[in-house]
Amino acid sequence: MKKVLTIAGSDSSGGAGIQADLKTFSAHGVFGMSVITAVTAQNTQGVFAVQDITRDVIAKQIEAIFEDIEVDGVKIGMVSQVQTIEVIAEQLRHYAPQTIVVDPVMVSKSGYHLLNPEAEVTLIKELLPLAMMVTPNIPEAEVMTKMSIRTLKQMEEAAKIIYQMGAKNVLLKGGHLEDDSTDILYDGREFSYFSSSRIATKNTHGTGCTLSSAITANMALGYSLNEAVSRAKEYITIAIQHSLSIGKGVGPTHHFYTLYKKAGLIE
Ligand SMILES: Nc1ncnc2c1ncn2[C@@H]1O[C@H](COP(=O)(O)OP(=O)(O)OP(=O)(O)O)[C@@H](O)[C@H]1O
Ligand SMILES: Cc1ncc(COP(=O)(O)O)c(N)n1
Repeated sequence: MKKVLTIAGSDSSGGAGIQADLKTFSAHGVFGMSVITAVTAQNTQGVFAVQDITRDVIAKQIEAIFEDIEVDGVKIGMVSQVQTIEVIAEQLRHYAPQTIVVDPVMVSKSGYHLLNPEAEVTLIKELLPLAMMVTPNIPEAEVMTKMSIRTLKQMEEAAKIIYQMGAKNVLLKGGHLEDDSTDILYDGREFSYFSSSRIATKNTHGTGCTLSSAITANMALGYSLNEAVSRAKEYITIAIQHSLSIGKGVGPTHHFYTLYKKAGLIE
């Protein structure tokens, strides 16, 4: 069985972060492991408190995994603080796993700064050069490139700028645009496009976490980069189509719809 690691924050409501990542890994038939960078108190309505995990405990979690287990893929999500990023980068340079997908999580859907704005530069400088792929959404790409992104053309321009920052591939997600949800992949030479119709739902908590975890799982399973993104896009689209009205705010997506359906657990 392939073994895949998420380095991210915990979401108490289970829709995003570590919890979304582990559900996604399970749905892909890979063994999920986690390094927790921060514990958030959050639900579908907001983030109410964050406790960052110390540098030392983050280093020890990474060490405990890599000293014992072969890791087939790593996904990085919420990294919170400068010192968190530095210790992750240090450890990953040491253990040098082949597949690292960086989701540069900055602000939650509810508007909370999950990344200290002072750490934005550190994230770019330390993590992007380690990344096989970086998966910004439009607001994150705007912060990284300091440009305004409203069209596909501007997405392409931004992807080229982010590529220059050191990631081997850039997947710029179009979930925040108004029309179809088109994500664009740039590998330094050409663009590939992954489109789905916009699904009319408010329940999109953790969509970015889920997509980057699905890409990591598919890469660990041996799919080519394009195939990994294409399969992940299909997975997130089904998860959003069958998203769950849990809580009073932005609900989570459904990670196991296809599996439950096949098993006859749902109609
Ligand atoms: N309403 C929607 N209908 C269809 N696809 C969507 C919708 N919203 C998001 N997506 C898709 O979900 C994936 C995640 O994109 P999105 O831009 O929402 O990421 P994100 O903002 O980083 O997510 P989050 O911060 O919630 O984890 C992309 O493939 C995007 O195209
Ligand atoms: C721990 C953690 N990681 C990531 C997100 C981003 O997800 P969203 O943008 O849907 O709030 C989150 N809310 N919490």
